[in-house]
Formats: sequence, C-alpha cells, structure tokens
Amino acid sequence: MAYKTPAALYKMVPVEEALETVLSEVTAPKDSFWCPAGICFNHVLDEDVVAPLDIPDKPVSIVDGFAVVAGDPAKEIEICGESRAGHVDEKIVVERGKCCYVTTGAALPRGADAVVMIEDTKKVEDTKKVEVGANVLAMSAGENVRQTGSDMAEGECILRKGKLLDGADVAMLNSLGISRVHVFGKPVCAVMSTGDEVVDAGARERGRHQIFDANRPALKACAERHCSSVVDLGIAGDTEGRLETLVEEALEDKVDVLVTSGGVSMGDADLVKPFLEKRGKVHFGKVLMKPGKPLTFATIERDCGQKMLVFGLPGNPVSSYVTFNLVVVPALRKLAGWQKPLLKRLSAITADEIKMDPKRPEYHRVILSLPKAEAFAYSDPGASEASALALVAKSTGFQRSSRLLSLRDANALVEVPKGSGSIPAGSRVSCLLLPVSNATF
Ligand SMILES: Nc1nc2c(c(=O)[nH]1)N[C@H]1C(S)=C(S)[C@@H](COP(=O)(O)OP(=O)(O)OC[C@H]3O[C@@H](n4cnc5c(N)ncnc54)[C@H](O)[C@@H]3O)O[C@H]1N2
Ligand code: MOO
Repeated sequence: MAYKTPAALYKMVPVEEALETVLSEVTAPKDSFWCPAGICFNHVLDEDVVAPLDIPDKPVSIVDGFAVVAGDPAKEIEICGESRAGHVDEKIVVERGKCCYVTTGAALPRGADAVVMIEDTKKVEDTKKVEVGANVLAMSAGENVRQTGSDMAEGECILRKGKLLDGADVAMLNSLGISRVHVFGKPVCAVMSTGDEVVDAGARERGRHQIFDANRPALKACAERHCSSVVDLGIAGDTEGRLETLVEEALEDKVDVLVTSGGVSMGDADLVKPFLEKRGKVHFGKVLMKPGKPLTFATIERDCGQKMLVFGLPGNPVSSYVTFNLVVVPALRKLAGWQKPLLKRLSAITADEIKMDPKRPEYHRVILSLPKAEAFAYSDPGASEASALALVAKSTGFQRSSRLLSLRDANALVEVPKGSGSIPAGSRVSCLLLPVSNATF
C-alpha cells in the first residue's frame, strides 16, 4: 500500500511566535454598538466613561440618627423635622439647639454638618427633644456624612476603553444613571470535528471502532464565554469534500473564527493542513509545545477582503482544549476588544515533582489553591517564602494528551521548560490561568 506523505513540512515555531502571528492577524475588534447598561455585562467598552454627576449629588447621612451642628454644647436638642431617604423637607434649617431626624442615605438638612447616631441619643419623654449628652459637643463637622462627589466625582473617568465589564461596572454605570454604553461586538465562532471514527454522544449507533466526540462540545462551551454566537458545523469525517462544504458554510455564515479538531498530524487521512494550504494561507503548522505540536493556523480571505481565522487544533482531547485556551482564546478576546488578551500569568509553588520533556516545553495541568487559606490570613512583608501565603500548584497527575482526567478541576497550566530531569516539589514556577469557572484559589 502506498502511503501519501504530507504536502508540506512545517517548522516548529515557539508558542510566543505563534501567538504573535495570530494576534497580528486580528487587526481590530469586530465592530461596536450601543448596549443598554443593564445588560452590558461581559462586553468590552469601546469608550472612556466619565461620571455625568456627583455621587452622592448632595451631602447625605451615613447613619440613622439626628442631623446636628457639630460642637453644639446643648445636652438636650429639639427635633425640628425629619429628612428621610426619598422624602426631604427642603424648608428645614438646623441650628445650634436643634436637630433633624435623618435616615441612612437621606439628604442633610440646611445648617446641619454632622449626624449623631440614634443609639447615642435618648428621647426625652413627652417632648420633641432628644438627650445627646456630650456626644454632639465632641463631634467634628462631616462626621457620619457622605460629602458631594465623595464616592464618584462628576467629570471623573470611571471606566476606560478596553475594559471587560463585570458586575461592579454594571452597578457603577447604573448608579450614575447611564442607560447605555458603547461596546465592542463579539466574534462569531464555528466549531467542527473531523475523523471518521468520531460520533456524537447522542448518536443512536456507534460502530465498533468509533469514539464519542469530546472536542466539539467542549470547544463550543469554551468559545461561548467570549463569543456572541457559536455555530456548530458538526463532524466532517475524513473526506476533503465534506471538509470543504463545512468551511464554505462557515465563510457564508460570516464566521470570524473557525475551529476544527483532529486531522492536522502526519497521517494520510489528516486532511486539514493540505486543504487549508489550497484554500487560504497557512501561517504555521507546528508549534513547539506539549500538548499541541500539530496546531495549525491559517486565514482564508473572503471576496470582500475580510479574513476568517482558522485554527486546526489537534484531535487529542487535552491537546485541543489546551491549544484552544492558549492560542484561540487570545484571538477571540482581541476580536472582542480586550486590551490584554493573553492568559494571566501567576507564580506558584509546586506541590509535586514535575517531569520535564526533553524536546518540548510542556503545559502541565494543575489545580492552584492557597493552602491553609483561613479567612483573614495575613503574612507580613518580611515572612520567609515558606511561611508566606503562596499559591500552590497541585498536578492533576498523568499528563498524556488523551487523558481528559488531567484537565479535571485544572485552573492553570504550569509552563514547564523543556529539559532533562524534573522540577522538584516546592519550586517556584510560572503558571497561566485558565479561563474556567472553578478558579478556586
Ligand atoms: N508520525 C507522527 N504522528 C503523530 C505526530 C507526529 O508528530 N508524527 N503527532 C502526534 C501528536 S503530538 C498529536 S497531538 C496527534 C494529533 O493528531 P491529529 O490532530 O491528526 O488528530 P487525529 O489523528 O484525528 O486524532 C488524534 C486522537 O484524538 C482522537 N480524537 C480526534 N477527534 C476527537 C474528538 N472530536 N473527540 C475525541 N477524540 C478525538 C482520535 O481518535 C485519536 O485518538 O497526532 C500524533 N501523531
Ligand atoms: O502534542 Mo500532542 O498534542 O502531544 O499529544
């Protein structure tokens, strides 16, 4: 039997170079639009946001109590009115010898400059007076008062362009009465699997030599975090015709990023690279990393000049997951307008010995956590490394690229340099944070 050799042999590029190449193909975020501030969560701002008003917009009480003139020597003070949050009597004027009942968040009446807490006073029975003892005499102006603009000042830039909006940002925007913000649109990502052996988990029948598709559902789930929509192209099998049909579908569907898994290695049924070589431009076809060596990146230009990015991920489930997070996620983030699209790097102490690969740098899956993470734990600046609070990286065990259990609970990848021997337990290493929901450290 005559075996076909691959059409092109690719040089193995370092991961940093691969990332640079990918990010240089994403020249600008997709587009931008006005988004209601109530639902802008998880979008990236396409404008600086300046506070249009002061918060609070007038001095308000921080406590429930009586608005007074600080330093008033009177031991008993007459209540001359009340100011409640949402209901303020503008006519009230407080002067020495007088006070006004106020609730938390209510405007300070004219003349008052401090608030004595209700528990530091006593109502004088059958009168409109409260006993304050020496409490008010000891007060300074501004006590228990939130001054105008002290939380956010009119004209202050509160959010910068390029910021991923989280729940706290939604609260800020809405508290300022901002009803809409200009945000970047998110990319559309399409996902397909290749391989005649691959069938869906829901398939009625599975041939004796078929396996269930682990990659497509996982990649779809990971892509959803960064995309406006994820298109499921299904399973291409091992025929070029089917691969071509699905790629053309993605091009027609205005997909920004196409992700395939499988079929990028050296076998004669590995059709993805040869197809991309014919249909577009392959920027790299091998990366110096473990797992993920055959990772392939190409662009296909549409008639309008707009390019679709294509990532040919390796078929091994761990390889596709790791390369997706390491290389595809930064591209999706940059398309979505993130200013810093790369995975966040942290340092941690290894809990176990980690074997090095002599040929390739390895992304070793770990669970980062803070050991003995008691509430309010604190270590002073002079603490030795052993007693300081440091993140610990616990290996997920055997790291073979088919072993999905090596991803279970993993929230980071230790960047293990290539080399002989191993990194001993207790070593300080760099880790890349995976964008997962179980960031439990
Ligand atoms: N002669 C060489 N062979 C291989 C090399 C090499 O350098 N020279 N590299 C190896 C490395 S590293 C990897 S990684 C794999 C990647 O191969 P492919 O991308 O071509 O993937 P496949 O051959 O299609 O599949 C590999 C493996 O993964 C299983 N698979 C594929 N798709 C799925 C899916 N959707 N869900 C679950 N499992 C899937 C497939 O059945 C295979 O077992 O190549 C090495 N070979
Ligand atoms: O690089 Mo492959 O992804 O080792 O298994």
